[in-house]
Amino acid sequence: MAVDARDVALKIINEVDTGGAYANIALARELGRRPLSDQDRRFVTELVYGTVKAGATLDWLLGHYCSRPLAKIDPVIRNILRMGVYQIFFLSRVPVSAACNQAVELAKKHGHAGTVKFVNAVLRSAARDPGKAVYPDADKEPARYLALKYFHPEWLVERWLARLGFEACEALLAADNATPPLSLRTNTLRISRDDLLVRLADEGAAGEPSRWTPEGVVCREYPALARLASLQEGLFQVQDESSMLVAHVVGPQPGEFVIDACGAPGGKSTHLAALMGNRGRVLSTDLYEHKLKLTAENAVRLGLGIIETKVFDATKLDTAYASQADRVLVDAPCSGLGVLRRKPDSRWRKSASMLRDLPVLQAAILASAAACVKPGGVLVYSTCTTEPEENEAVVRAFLAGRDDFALVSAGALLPVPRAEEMVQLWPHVDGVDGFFIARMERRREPV
Ligand SMILES: C[S@@+](CC[C@H](N)C(=O)[O-])C[C@H]1O[C@@H](n2cnc3c(N)ncnc32)[C@H](O)[C@@H]1O
Repeated sequence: MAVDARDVALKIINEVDTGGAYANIALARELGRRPLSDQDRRFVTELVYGTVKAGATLDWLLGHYCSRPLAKIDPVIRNILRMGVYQIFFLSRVPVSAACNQAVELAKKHGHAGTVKFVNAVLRSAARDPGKAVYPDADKEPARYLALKYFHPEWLVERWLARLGFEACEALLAADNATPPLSLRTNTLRISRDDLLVRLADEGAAGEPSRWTPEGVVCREYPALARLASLQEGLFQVQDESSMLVAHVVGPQPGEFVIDACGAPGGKSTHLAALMGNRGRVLSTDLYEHKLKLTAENAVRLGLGIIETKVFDATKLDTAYASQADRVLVDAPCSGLGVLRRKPDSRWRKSASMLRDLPVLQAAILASAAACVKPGGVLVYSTCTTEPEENEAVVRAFLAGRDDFALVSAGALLPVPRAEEMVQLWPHVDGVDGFFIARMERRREPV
């Protein structure tokens, strides 16, 4: 493996570590710029995602071999060490000697004689004696053990451990670390799912029908998305299976006026429009113009003319649309704790304070969105988190304050019905992104 692939990986890891870059975005940009072989692209991806995801565990491992505090080491050198230790401990197909040698080469390029010696000494000592780093006892320190073993922040593991117990918590953490399949939603206005599967196979993507939704396709082997002409032709939208369930629970009908209050980048707005047969009106609002541009682009690519995008603060939606919509969807801004498997760095950006702050915003958006629902209309609240403070608690608090809305079963409206009134999906149980969906209906008559 040429040093160049590791150098690209190092550049991205550095940007994530010191510049606050998102790993997936920086990776896509850097891979787009360079003529790397497919093998090198896969290696860079594995190295970046693995090193970023294993963050705190790598620092803990390094602490056993390096006497200097990591915070005092030059960031580039620190990240060379992290990449090296990731390969030594977690990439068994890379020979440890290669991991050490290439790290030393990187240190020569980015450091000086002293740092070269330092990197060499730390990594060779880790390679010689990997058993020196002993994980905490799972019985005595379960949260610390799971956090280090499965690369998650300890505060989050403590929370899930208390709620789910050891076994389920461990299964959830493992599911967060597994690579999710690519999941696509057929644009049923242009092609049937069966025909899309044939078309994808012709393009080198091995897909199978989703067991969750009638328009879903799951691909485990596929080329780079940019190489799929079927994407450019608007034959599908990339969307997780659990996210596809939301529009089914909204259940929009042709000719209706539907508001998607937090709509960008348009995964659900475009699904709603497709379910309406591209007849009626979907107003997709969001706080950010640049995100709404993506909604508009998706709508054009998929051939959906009924979607209108508008910058709007959803906490004030009722100032313009009171009692006007047949259905309103609130796919609320949330902690995203159900979708950690999608973005390797995201787990390190979360904090317990989000679970105190976000429900306040979620409640304000839900209240304003509710006021836009016509009597007899539908209000759906969804998130991509698993946390009750952002889910059931927001819905219950909303309903407690008013008797003009009633909770109805979201589970009964899923393509494959479930018993729960409010649906909570989990990566380790359901094999899809963690998602929450609740449906309420506004009574026709004041009570
Ligand atoms: C979970 S994402 C929505 C995803 C989208 N429904 C989809 O399926 O593609 C939440 C969105 O809420 C937006 N948002 C955050 N605060 C908002 C507010 N006060 N008003 C409107 N949108 C807001 C964010 O910009 C983000 O795009």
